[in-house]
Amino acid sequence: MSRTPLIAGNWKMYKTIPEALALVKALLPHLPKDREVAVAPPFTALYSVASCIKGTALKLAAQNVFWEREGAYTGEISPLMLKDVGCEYVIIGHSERRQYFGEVDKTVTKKVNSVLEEGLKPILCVGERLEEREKGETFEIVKKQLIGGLGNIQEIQKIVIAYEPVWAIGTGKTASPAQAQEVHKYLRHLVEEKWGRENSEKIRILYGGSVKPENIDELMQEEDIDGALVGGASLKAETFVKIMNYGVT
Ligand SMILES: O=C(CO)COP(=O)(O)O
Repeated sequence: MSRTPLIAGNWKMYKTIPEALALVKALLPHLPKDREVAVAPPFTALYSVASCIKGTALKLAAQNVFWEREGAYTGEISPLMLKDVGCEYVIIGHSERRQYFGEVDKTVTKKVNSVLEEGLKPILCVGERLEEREKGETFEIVKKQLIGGLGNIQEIQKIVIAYEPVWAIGTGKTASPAQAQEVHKYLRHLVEEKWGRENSEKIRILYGGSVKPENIDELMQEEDIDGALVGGASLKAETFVKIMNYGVT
């Protein structure tokens, strides 16, 4: 079963508009052909980046969303607005949102559903904290986040899963390819149990957590790793170009 790899850059709370434009312009000449590449700029740069990448293969993602379509929700951004600005993907349930902004599986489900209703594709993040891994709870935690976050959705084929062990985010500590593969395989098995074999073979599971040009090749060799969600190394064209062209450059 071949799954088109997806390499996505999560810029987090970095980049002014001129900086965002400079970065995407530097990426565009180097886009690989046989894989998908997406960037998730901050909300303030979405429109400018969307205009700049129009007609190219580079995809646009958002880093968060609210679940209502419109209404009196001061400070929030809806799936309708993300679609309007040109997003295809939306990152949901990132560990930083869980840690600092009270994101829980219940709100993740609402976001996943409303994003699907708008025709956008959720990138659902799951991952255990260090103390949870040390207590041997990794599988239990990711199961709770995956099944709890997806609820009873029908459109499983539109979902991308990102396994991001919290202890590997921004720390320079990457999960070893074997550690990541073990969890990815388990996540695929959970999808098979609930949504069937065919869906489990098609669903893409990205790895995130200190992905760099130096470790992307070995991570991508694992059977159940279908791409990467890249933080720090997606902020510089030089490193992100190398990552998206893994195995080539
Ligand atoms: O959180 C991440 C991507 O969503 C990973 O961040 P780093 O690549 O900086 O560890």
